[in-house]
Amino acid sequence: MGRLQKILIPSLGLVLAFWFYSARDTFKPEMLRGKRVIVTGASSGIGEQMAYHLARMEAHLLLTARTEAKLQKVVERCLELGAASARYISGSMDSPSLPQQLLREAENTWGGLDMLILNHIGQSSFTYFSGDVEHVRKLMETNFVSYVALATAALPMLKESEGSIVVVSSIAGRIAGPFTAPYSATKFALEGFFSSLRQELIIDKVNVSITLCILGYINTESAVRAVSHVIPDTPAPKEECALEIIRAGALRHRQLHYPARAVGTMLLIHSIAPELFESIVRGSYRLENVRRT
Ligand SMILES: NC(=O)C1=CN([C@@H]2O[C@H](COP(=O)(O)OP(=O)(O)OC[C@H]3O[C@@H](n4cnc5c(N)ncnc54)[C@H](OP(=O)(O)O)[C@@H]3O)[C@@H](O)[C@H]2O)C=CC1
Ligand SMILES: CC(C)CCC[C@@H](C)[C@H]1CC[C@H]2[C@@H]3C(=O)C=C4C[C@@H](O)CC[C@]4(C)[C@H]3CC[C@]12C
Repeated sequence: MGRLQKILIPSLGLVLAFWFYSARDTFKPEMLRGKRVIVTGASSGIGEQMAYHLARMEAHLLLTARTEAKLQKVVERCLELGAASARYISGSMDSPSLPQQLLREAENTWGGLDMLILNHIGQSSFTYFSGDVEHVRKLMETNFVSYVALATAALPMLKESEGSIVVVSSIAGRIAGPFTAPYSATKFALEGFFSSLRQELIIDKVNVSITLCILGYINTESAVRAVSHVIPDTPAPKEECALEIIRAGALRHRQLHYPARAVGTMLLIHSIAPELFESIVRGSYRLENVRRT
């Protein structure tokens, strides 16, 4: 009996704990069935692909971006793919009224919200900082302040549903490389804000998860157009990236690294030898191809 207590019972505990945590980590597409989801920046790139995955999972969708013609097509495709419902509101996230308008639409049509996916970014070029302070101010508004405004407006409904906020960020929001100064600043800001907010929700025992997605280079049209003449790497697929973001959000993970190995390796090397890492990055760029504006 003594031996049983000393060895068997703790082993059983370990097996149970392993089972519990691995079960918690199992993603099933049905987790999204009938869920009410807002996706921003859904007219192209990763946001568009997230909309298609969510449609196949039979979620209710409210999509947003500036270009109405593109959103119309994405909504049509979502309905073909099996979305429980799909609608859009077009507008620019540098307008302070859009976040409220979107959340009002969710409240009026669904009476609640389960997941808010913050993904849009304003236009920024991959080049030397030109000194354009107004561009930095505007990009902060589009890439950062609007995320705060959307999360703020969504929180009452997310508290009610014990839902999730998913924030799409970048390795450039963890480690700054050259030619992305304004963009990097907006992504660093996101991590500061949402990591602090996550802890306040825990203190207040509010069961709303916040997932921060740290992405590497992804093969969206705009990213490839912006950097392929400077960065020789092969970008990761946007379709898989979109699915991983949804999966991490549904499993209420604190963080996603995608592609996992590349992002994990970069973060590790940078934490051990930052200057060496930065010089390797600079050395890998085709600097002669950087367009000066
Ligand atoms: N692709 C990559 O290599 C990487 C991407 N990421 C992150 O992934 C996310 C998606 O990127 P990606 O898919 O490449 O980007 P895209 O450029 O393909 O898509 C951006 C989306 O945002 C919308 N958008 C642009 N400006 C505004 C605005 N002012 N107001 C509202 N919506 C706007 C665009 O639509 P419209 O023009 O119609 O408004 C579009 O739907 C971003 O958060 C980005 O930082 C992170 C790391 C790497
Ligand atoms: C730690 C890093 C310095 C390592 C380099 C990794 C490089 C190759 C990766 C990591 C993050 C990537 C950028 C990104 O996040 C989003 C955008 C916005 C888009 O509109 C235009 C492209 C751009 C600038 C990406 C360019 C390529 C970047 C710098």
